Amino acid sequence: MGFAPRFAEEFELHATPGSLPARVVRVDAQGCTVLAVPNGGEAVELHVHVPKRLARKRAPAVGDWAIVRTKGKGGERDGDFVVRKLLERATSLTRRAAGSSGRAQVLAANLDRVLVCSSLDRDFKLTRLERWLSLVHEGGAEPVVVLTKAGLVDEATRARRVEAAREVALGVSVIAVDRFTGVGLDALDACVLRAVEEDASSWAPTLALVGSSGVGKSTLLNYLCELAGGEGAMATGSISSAHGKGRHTTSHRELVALPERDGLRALLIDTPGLREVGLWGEGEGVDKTFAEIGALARGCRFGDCQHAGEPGCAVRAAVDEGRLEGRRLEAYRRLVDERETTARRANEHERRRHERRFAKEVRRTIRIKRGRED
Ligand SMILES: Nc1nc2c(ncn2[C@@H]2O[C@H](COP(=O)(O)OP(=O)(O)OP(=O)(O)O)[C@@H](O)[C@H]2O)c(=O)[nH]1
Ligand SMILES: [Zn+2]
Repeated sequence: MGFAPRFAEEFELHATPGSLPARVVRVDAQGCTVLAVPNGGEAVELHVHVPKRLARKRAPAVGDWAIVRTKGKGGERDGDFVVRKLLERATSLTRRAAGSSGRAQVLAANLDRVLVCSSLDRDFKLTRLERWLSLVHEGGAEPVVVLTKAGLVDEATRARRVEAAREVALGVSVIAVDRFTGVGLDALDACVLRAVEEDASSWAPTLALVGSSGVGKSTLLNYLCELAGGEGAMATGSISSAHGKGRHTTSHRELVALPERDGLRALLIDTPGLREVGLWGEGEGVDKTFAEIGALARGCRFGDCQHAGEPGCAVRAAVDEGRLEGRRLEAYRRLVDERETTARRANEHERRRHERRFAKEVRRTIRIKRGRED
């Protein structure tokens, strides 16, 4: 289930008799579905309740590790469990909540690798790729670019687009695949196996599929599940609905265990296609994605150069001399702007929340005082 030592250690610190570590595989309005081993045997899915107090502080996301325990005495059946605590996330995939400005939405947690899917046909867009790479780097996971539907474009277009993607995905593997012609499927397979070998020795690595709606995430998930010739994943509902029967549109984020191969297993999270992925966080995500611009910027005259026309700007000079694409600089500046605007709004949101809570506290104190004086 991907129970890496860091989670085991934290679990030990907080475990009480009867509590279990559990991995969140699906989140719904009533709580969430987790994978746990309640009787020391096989892993089973349990639907668990998430107390409001806990959800308000930090809502669980697919991939989270939780400590669950039975509600009352005895029962170890489905529905008897409640989440007591969510463990610290190792990595996450977090975007700005859609339609809102100051809040974050965690799409998935505790990922080792994120397969950023983008189709090679109409959907192909470098700026979207750069945005996703920034998001993945920001959350601390390792991105891999998967260019899908390679069979839908002619050879020359494919070569050109793959090359363009390689140029923007610095230090990141780029693979082109097609589920139906079979192009690149062995490379995809190797990427999953490599994750299993590199990231995990005694626990399974977690991979996630992200990308716009219709790029072929579910198709790839199905392919990886069928690879081992097995029934498919352990998690029941998700995979059976993804199999066969017409078009499956992922409605909620789900984690499934891929069939075991040579005693090794990887976990895969399929996320729904997103129309809008706003940046979140003030970390290294954007800078890591545009590392070459950061390197050039060390040559700028001003330490805080915005590369917007200041004198002595080494980045602009690189654009003028054709060593850096103007499009690339523009994309970088746009994402930096967005990151700053979001951070400002998030602070504002936080400040208002504090004010509201403070005002409430003051009103309560006044009420208590009045009560005493009466
Ligand atoms: N030619 C071709 N078509 C593909 C490939 N992968 C997916 N498709 C088709 O693209 C459509 C969308 O595929 P899905 O796997 O459902 O896409 P998705 O990314 O999971 O979509 P959401 O669930 O909406 O996020 C389906 O009609 C697939 O048959 C591919 O490699 N080649
Ligand atoms: Zn500059």
